[in-house]
Amino acid sequence: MSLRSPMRVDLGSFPRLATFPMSSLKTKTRHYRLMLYSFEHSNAEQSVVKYFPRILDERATSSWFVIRGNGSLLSKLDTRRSAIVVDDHIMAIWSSMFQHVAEWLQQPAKIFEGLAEDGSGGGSVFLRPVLRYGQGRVFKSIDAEFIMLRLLHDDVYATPQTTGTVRNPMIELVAPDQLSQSRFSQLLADRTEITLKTARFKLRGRSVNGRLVFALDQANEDIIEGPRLTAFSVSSSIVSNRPRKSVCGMSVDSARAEKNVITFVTGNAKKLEEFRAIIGDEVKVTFVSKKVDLPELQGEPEDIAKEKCRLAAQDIQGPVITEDTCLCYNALKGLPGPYIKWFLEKLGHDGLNRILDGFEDKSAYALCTFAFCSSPEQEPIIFAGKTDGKIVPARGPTDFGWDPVFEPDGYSTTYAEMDKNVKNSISHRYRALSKLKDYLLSTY
Ligand SMILES: O=c1nc[nH]c2c1ncn2[C@H]1C[C@H](O)[C@@H](COP(=O)(O)OP(=O)(O)OP(=O)(O)O)O1
Ligand SMILES: [Mg+2]
Repeated sequence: MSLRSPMRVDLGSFPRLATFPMSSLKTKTRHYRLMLYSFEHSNAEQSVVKYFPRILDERATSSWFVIRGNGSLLSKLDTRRSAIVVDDHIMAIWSSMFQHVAEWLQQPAKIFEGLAEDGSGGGSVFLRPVLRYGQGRVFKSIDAEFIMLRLLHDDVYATPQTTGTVRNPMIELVAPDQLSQSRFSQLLADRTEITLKTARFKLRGRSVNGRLVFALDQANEDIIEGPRLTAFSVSSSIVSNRPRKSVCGMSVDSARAEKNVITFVTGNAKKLEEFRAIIGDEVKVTFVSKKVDLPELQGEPEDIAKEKCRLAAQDIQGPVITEDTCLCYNALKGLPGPYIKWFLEKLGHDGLNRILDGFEDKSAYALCTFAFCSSPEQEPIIFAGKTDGKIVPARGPTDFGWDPVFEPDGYSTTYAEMDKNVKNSISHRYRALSKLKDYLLSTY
C-alpha cells in the first residue's frame, strides 16, 4: 500500500453545498438522525458553526434541526436536542457532502456504501483525515481539529466504533494529541488495551488479531440529551437488511468474525444503556448491538429467552446475547410476566395498578433473563436475575417502561425515581447480568 501525502480538508470549501439543487431531490418522509460529534475543543466547532447555518437556513421552514455540541457550538446554534432530524432533502445534502469528503479521502465506495443507496446505513467520516506515516505503524492526527458526523437511522442510538488496521489506508482513528507517536505505536505493537481520555470522550482500544478495535465511550453526558449514547455501533447502525460489506472502512463481517465480538440483540435502547453501565469494561469482549425485531414469544420466561436467543443467533450468524424482561405479579401467579410489554402498552402505568384493584397483595417481582449463544448451532445458556418489590402508583420519570410503578423491597423509591447507579446495583438486570459477566470472564 503506497503512502499518501498529507491531505487537508478545509471546511470552508464545500462549494457545491450552497447551491445544491434541492428541488431535484426526491422527498420522502423518513427521518434520520444525524449525530454530530466534535472532538477536543478546537477550531472544529468554529468550522461547524461557519458551515452549518447555511444548511439550517435553507431548510429551516420544513425540518427542524437541532444540534447539540459543547461550548462555542452551543452558543451559536439552537441546542434543544441532541440530534438533528433531517428529511431526505437534507440527507441528500449530507450524502453529497459526505461524497465530497469521501472523494478527498479517495475512499468513496468504502465509506459511503451504506449511505448511498437508501440512506439507512451507517457512515462516519472525519472531516479532517488522519495522516499515516512510515510503515503504517504510527498514526498521528493532522491536528486536534476534527469532527465526526455519524448518520443514525431512526431510533438507533449508538456511538461510533471505528477500526483501523495498520495496513488500512483509511485510518479513522486519531490518537489524541497528548499521546505521543511513539507511545501510540508501542501500544499498537504491544497489543495492549488502551484507555485514553480526551476532553469529552474516553477512547478504548484493543488490538484484536492485529486489528485495532476502538470504541468511544461517552464520558460526558452533557453532549447528548435523551437516550444516552451507548458504545459500539457498527452493527447497530446497519439497519437495512441488505448486508453491507463495509462501514467506516471496516468489514462488518470480519468484525463479527473476531471471536471476541458479541452482538447484543435488542430493540430497546434503555436496556442497552443499562447493559453497558452494568457490564463495564472488564470483559475482554467487544459488544456491539443490533436492533432486530424479534418476535414477542409466548410461554415460560426461560423458554422464551432461549428461543429469542436462537432466533437472534440465526440472524447474526455469530455469538449473541439477548435479554427478556418480565414483570410478574404474585397475586396473578406471575402474570403479566413476559407479556408485560403489551400490558404496559395497552394499559399504561395506571392500568398496571388497576389490574390489582381486587387484590390485597400488590407484591411483584422483576425478572430478567439473559441468554447467550456462541453460534447458531449452540444451545443458548440462560442467566436469570430477580428483584422483589411491589406495584405502586407511578412516580418518577417515565422514560423506561414500567420503572415508575415498581418499588423494589427495601426502598421507598420506584426504579424510576432512583439514581441510575442504584437501580443498576440492585435490579433484576444487574443480578442476571452479573452471572453472565462471570461466565464471560471465565470464557473469554
Ligand atoms: O428495567 C426495566 N424497567 C422498566 N421497564 C423495563 C425494564 N426492562 C424492560 N422493560 C420493559 C420494556 C418492555 O416493555 C418490557 C419487556 O419486554 P422485552 O421483550 O424484554 O423488551 P423489548 O421488546 O423492549 O426489547 P427486546 O428487543 O430486547 O425484546 O418491559
Ligand atoms: Mg421484546
